[in-house]
Amino acid sequence: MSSESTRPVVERPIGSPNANRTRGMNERKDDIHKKASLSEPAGGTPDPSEQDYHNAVHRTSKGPGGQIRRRIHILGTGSVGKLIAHSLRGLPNPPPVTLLFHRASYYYEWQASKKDIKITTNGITVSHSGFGAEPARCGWRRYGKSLTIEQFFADEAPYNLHDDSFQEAPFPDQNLPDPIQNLIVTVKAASTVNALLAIRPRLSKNSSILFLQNGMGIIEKVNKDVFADPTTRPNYMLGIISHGVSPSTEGRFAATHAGMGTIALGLIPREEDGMERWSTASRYILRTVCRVPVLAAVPAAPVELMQAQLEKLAINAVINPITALVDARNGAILYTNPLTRVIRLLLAEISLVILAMPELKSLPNVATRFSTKRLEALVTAVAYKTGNNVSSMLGDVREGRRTEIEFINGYIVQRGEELGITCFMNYMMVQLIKGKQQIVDKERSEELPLAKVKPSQKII
Ligand SMILES: CC(C)(CO)[C@@H](O)C(=O)[O-]
Repeated sequence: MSSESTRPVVERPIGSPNANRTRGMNERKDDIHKKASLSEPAGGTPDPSEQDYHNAVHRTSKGPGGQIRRRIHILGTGSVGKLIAHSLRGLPNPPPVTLLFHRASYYYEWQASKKDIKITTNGITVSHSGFGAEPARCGWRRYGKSLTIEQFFADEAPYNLHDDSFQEAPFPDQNLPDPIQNLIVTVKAASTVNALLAIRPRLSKNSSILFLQNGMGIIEKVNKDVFADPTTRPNYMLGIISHGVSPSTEGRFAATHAGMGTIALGLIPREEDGMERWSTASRYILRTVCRVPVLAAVPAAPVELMQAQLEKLAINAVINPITALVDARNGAILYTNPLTRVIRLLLAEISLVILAMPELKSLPNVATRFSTKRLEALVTAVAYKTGNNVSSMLGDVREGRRTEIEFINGYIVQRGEELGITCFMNYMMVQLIKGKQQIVDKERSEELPLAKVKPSQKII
């Protein structure tokens, strides 16, 4: 650890105007907010090659993969999935959009609903319809254990209210043969492998998958567990999203777009040759998402994407576990001396790991961009902007769902291990969140079980 990371001297809590004076920056709060914009590298002017990059991805010629299919499939109907689906259908001449449900209960709820998605922005709710919907079941499970369909229905054990299988009934047709060319994945990091396994037969080298998720290390897991052969795997794209979207009280298929943000969007070069190849599907996804005004999506080169992803990781590694542990909204981490100490120690460790990453070594300006001070300014800006939001991790913990901690602070710990840096602070966060998750699980499993209900029976 550097001397900076072990220095526990904290004069002012982050977010307090005086904290800025302490650092000699002499800036107002909203100046920090503006300067710490996620889309701008610290202290740098845009690289002129960015323009060439932009021109390259907007070429009109067709890449490998042949004919363009306009339909976009969206895997995951959480808040981000709903925002993307809704905004795509709001376009003039919208592309056909299919929602892929990996939970039967949600699929049946959708079928029984008005089949529209509502997004509320500044108190105004807009509804869009015309979506396709398909089930994408991730296997049969009870108490987390994989079962065959026969085992699933042979078991006479009572259902637990909070066990996923209780809510699930068989899907009508699990063998939809239609290939998927354009896929946007918005499921949580921990569910990605299972969700993709459910539709793997429909994906090929001609498909493109845009990953729009929190956390890092997900694609490595997908490569290992879903598309092991690098020569036949689909093309991957990555989107770093800074929009604030949260669940809405208006129902399962509604969300609130509370914080306007951006999406940095680009390709992940193919592993077999490290080439950045724009397939027909990738080009189509990029152009379609970039034509949605509300998403404010901009193309980014892989090297810029990686840095934007690391910035987002640092923000999530602070706001998500702390808000989940203290059970408070994002704004609560500001103006609180003891939490400021935790934040600074966490960020010092994160900065140390990021700056040691070999993939960043040859890039200019990284020492400033990933300094503890700059990361702190980013965290402060996002905590201000999303002050009233319940972070996704707090939402997961409250609901007894698996969190993304392994892909956020866990990723820092793992990269630190590879680089010879022991990340005590991040390791502790991982363990505390897992501990909290287990306590919630235990409390829920101690609730009274319900009598078994046959899937065909209606639950009133
Ligand atoms: C940045 C963030 C913490 C804001 O709520 C969000 O990414 C989340 O909730 O995970």
